[in-house]
Amino acid sequence: MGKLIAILGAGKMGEALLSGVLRAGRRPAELLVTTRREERGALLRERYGVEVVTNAEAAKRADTLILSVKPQDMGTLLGELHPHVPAGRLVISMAAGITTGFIEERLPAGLPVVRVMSNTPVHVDEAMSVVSAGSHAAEEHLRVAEELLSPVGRVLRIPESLQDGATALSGSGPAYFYYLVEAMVDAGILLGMPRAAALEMVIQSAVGAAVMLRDSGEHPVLLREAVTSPGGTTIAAIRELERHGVRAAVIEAIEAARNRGRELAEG
Ligand SMILES: NC(=O)C1=CN([C@@H]2O[C@H](COP(=O)(O)OP(=O)(O)OC[C@H]3O[C@@H](n4cnc5c(N)ncnc54)[C@H](O)[C@@H]3O)[C@@H](O)[C@H]2O)C=CC1
Ligand SMILES: O=C(O)[C@@H]1CCC=N1
Repeated sequence: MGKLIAILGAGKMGEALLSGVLRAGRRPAELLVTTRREERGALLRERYGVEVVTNAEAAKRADTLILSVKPQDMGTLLGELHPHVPAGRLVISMAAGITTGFIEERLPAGLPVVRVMSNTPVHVDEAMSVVSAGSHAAEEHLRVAEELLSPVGRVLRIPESLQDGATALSGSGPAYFYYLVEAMVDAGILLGMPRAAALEMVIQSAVGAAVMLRDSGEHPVLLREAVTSPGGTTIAAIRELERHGVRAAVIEAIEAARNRGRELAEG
């Protein structure tokens, strides 16, 4: 029997990771989940065949505890876990803003903690995840986190000082692309396109651009220049984007997300 992994607070991200870990070949018997609502637990049991337990039982039994509650619920969860976690357990936190120090202070001394920021493309095995070690986490603990996350996408190690920035960039990143897609579809509507046709054109352009970005090895500036013909249509659009300060808005938006992440541990 492999090591037992518990996902505590299996909501959107917890379930996405659970299904990814099962797709990657782990058996339901190697997993425990906890939920706040009974109906949610019943649904996960039925959907994935995993055992649903209390936080206290998960803390006692699992080798690795994956904390996937909202940052605002983290203090309460850690309070519930504290009396039950034996020494030597690995704690992996998926929460935005919550530092490894915050977790270390609220659990028995010396537990290894790894902080992770992933994103919703976990659902399609295209996540971007970053991992950082807390003060008691060693190479072996980072490896456990990487082994869990690499089947569902890419994983990068970063210093914890960059975690709030990574949360702003790649944790929230998919939302910015969806936002741009919405805006482009609105433009299509303005130009008289049927909504479904506009959506198809925009989505396929996004997928094509994403695959070229990932697979061509070309810098984004060169890829954009290749689209931008002298005296042509693209430069007319780029001029408007620059006139409206879109680049500065993106930079400031992501800085605001980073700053909000820093506030989350304060409750
Ligand atoms: N949604 C996203 O795109 C991303 C979210 N995250 C992080 O992942 C974490 C979870 O976010 P979501 O899955 O979106 O939230 P969610 O609200 O869908 O899931 C959290 C779950 O935890 C449960 N819960 C709360 N307190 C509990 C307790 N004491 N015991 C057991 N269950 C409890 C809630 O009922 C809920 O089902 C957050 O910390 C967030 O910062 C990270 C990356 C991306
Ligand atoms: O919006 C949030 O707080 C979470 C963290 C990263 C993505 N979603």
